[in-house]
Amino acid sequence: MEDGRALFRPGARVGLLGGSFDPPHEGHLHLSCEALKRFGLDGVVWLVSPANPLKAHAPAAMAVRLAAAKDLIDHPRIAVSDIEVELGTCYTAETLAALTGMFPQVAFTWLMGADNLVQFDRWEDWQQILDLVPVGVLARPGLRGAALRSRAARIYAAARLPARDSRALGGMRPPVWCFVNMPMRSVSSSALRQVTAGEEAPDAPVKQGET
Ligand SMILES: Nc1ncnc2c1ncn2[C@@H]1O[C@H](COP(=O)(O)OP(=O)(O)OP(=O)(O)O)[C@@H](O)[C@H]1O
Ligand SMILES: O=C(O)c1ccc[n+]([C@@H]2O[C@H](COP(=O)([O-])O)[C@@H](O)[C@H]2O)c1
Repeated sequence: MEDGRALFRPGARVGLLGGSFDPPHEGHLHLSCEALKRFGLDGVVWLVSPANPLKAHAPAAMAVRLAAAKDLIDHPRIAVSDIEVELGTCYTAETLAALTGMFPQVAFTWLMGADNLVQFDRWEDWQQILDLVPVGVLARPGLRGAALRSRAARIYAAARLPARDSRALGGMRPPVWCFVNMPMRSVSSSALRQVTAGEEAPDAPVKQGET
């Protein structure tokens, strides 16, 4: 695995997968491998976010999430970065404005699962994101219909690239977005957190008479 910034080479097509990664899991890897193939990308960088502005709970410490992501990734074209900490940004529009300014020769694509397209119109300056970089959306179990009916999808219907042309996405001028189906993976960070919390919960006290 490379350091995220090493993939920001002039002329490279780089997908950015923002997320809490609390914890990172096989679904993130699967999405990244599919995005490399389906959107014609040279690399994918996971942007581990300090905090999702729409999530109430605070995530685990950045160092813990970064280390877990590095442990999980075993792919030469997928890397992880904490650059949002350095930039002092938590809104994606701000992060992308900064990155496109700092690395004008890199062709960035914003990547996300279909769950994020459903609520994309609640993100800060979301239209700016679509105007700055191509957006690649990968179907997450059960969310295809809701994503394609979402407000953002309807408003930007004319900018939708058909899935059959998806490999061109990483080199296109925004606004353009593409929705592709991928084989299902139902894993999620919240489900994994529940399992861990269950394992860590103290055993229920044994009542007298029980064995
Ligand atoms: N199993 C999965 N299949 C496809 N995309 C996924 C999957 N899990 C996460 N993603 C996508 O990866 C990105 C980062 O996700 P995130 O770090 O929030 O993980 P999560 O599993 O969605 O977390 P949580 O369950 O806490 O919401 C998001 O764009 C999300 O849509
Ligand atoms: O910019 C926003 O308003 C915004 C609102 C919700 C989520 N995001 C970003 O979307 C990415 C996915 O977030 P999450 O927590 O669902 O993994 C992550 O990079 C967040 O910073 C961004």
